[in-house]
Amino acid sequence: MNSNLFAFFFFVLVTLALSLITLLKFFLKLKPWCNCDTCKSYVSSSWTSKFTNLCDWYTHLLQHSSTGTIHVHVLGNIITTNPENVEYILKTRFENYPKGKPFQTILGDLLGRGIFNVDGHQWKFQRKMASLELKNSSIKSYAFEIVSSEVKGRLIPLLSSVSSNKNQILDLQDVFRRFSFDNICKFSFGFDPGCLNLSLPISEFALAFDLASRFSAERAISASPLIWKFKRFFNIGSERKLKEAIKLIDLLAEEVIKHKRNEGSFSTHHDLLSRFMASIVDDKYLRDIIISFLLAGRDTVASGLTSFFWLLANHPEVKKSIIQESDKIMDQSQEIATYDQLKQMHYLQASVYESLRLYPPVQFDSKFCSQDDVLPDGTLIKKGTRVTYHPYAMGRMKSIWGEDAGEFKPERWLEEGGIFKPQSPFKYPVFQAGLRVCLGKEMALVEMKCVALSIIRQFDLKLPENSLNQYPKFMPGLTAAIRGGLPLLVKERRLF
Ligand code: HEM
Repeated sequence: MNSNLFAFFFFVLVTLALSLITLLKFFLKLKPWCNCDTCKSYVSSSWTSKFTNLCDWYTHLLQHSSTGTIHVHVLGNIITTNPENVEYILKTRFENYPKGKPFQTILGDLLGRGIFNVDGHQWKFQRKMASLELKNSSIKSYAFEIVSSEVKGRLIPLLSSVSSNKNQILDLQDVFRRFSFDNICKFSFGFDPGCLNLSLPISEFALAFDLASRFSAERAISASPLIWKFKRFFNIGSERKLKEAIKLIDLLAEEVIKHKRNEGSFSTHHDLLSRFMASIVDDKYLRDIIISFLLAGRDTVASGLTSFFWLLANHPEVKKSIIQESDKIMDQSQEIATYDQLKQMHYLQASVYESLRLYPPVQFDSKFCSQDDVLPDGTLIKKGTRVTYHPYAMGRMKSIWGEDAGEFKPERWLEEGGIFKPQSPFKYPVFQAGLRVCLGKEMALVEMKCVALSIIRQFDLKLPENSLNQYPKFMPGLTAAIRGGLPLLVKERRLF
């Protein structure tokens, strides 16, 4: 046998042996033979006969667990709603619960070495740089300027044009996704994709970004990582589409970075990319950092706004109180509140927090345990186990929020005199908590309040008859999105 052929067979044998060992390790860890009720129900999907969403079924199981923690053996996943456990994972033993390799591999092609997808030194470096930038008051006012000009120049005119047509229905989820994409691109790149123009097809870049996030999320829910790795190796199906979408994103990022380099004088530009360019010379690294921000800030805000308007459509009394509060602070003719005025609106803030409590954009978030450990509630965690905290279920726990946990009541966030009173972030990890708490929290809240208030003051949005009393059904993905969108009837308030 010639030596090349021998080398080839040797390579194939070693690859096969390694794949078999990986497969065996994978099955041993996941316990696919588990016969407990939860695992049987998961594998047979029988939970779908009683629950609309997987997160609702998990919530039910967690509510009935004495510790507020469950173990889904077939997934090798320990899920908790216990605030003490959450504090332990995200703060006390932070080093023992990194993002871990499995998710880094899943999101690696899209996010590379961006902040969202790294641990250790790379994370510390980006975290320090990004938090210095985001705390800067000039970037805060830059972010607010972008939001208010997009609201004034695009969002309000769009809703006005729709409301002038009788019985016109608008998918608000789609509008918010376009809106937040324009915003985060302007903020991160200083580039305006102009998505909030419904007469134009959504930009190629936004489409590529949508596809890349969707196919990356699909990797996370595939029965075994070997499936998507196989498809990636042979460049077929969803993996081929993912590769094409990422290629387009890379091309655009390259163009923007090149353009900025040619322009020079980064210090005079406010966008995040220009700020990072002043201290980073590696273009691939810059691309990764900025793409992480795009992912972090786009769908989350759109998701939060969509659920908020779904709740308001079902709770007109909350909408009325928001308008009453704003009338005391703003002029009658004022279209958009100022940054300082928004800060004075405690009821508005409470309503947004309450909406995020029941419908957190990031419904669950997982870490991987590095060394064997025991959680404060006594749960044993073996090295390599996936540990998930579940903000969606936490928002519905009577043990955390009391008997009325399932109700939409902004008042629970207000103390005497109507002043907003925050809760422990470990009870409410909607923005995560501890050392990796969301860096865009303040920005996101200001954006949500500004958009919501501008719409509420000028328009009345109603659910069409056929969607009344329908509970949202979520699509699988990294961020919560309602299947079928949020179709609402739009009318200008003065026309009512
Ligand atoms: C309602 C809106 C938002 C919600 C609910 C939210 C929630 C979260 C959550 C749960 C995480 C932790 C994710 C993980 O580690 O797996 C996170 C991280 C992060 N968020 Fe947000 N986010 C929002 C908006 C934003 C915005 C607008 C930006 C940017 C301008 C942003 C920037 C970031 C960054 C950079 C991280 C990574 C922090 C780190 O790993 O140290 N977020 N966010």
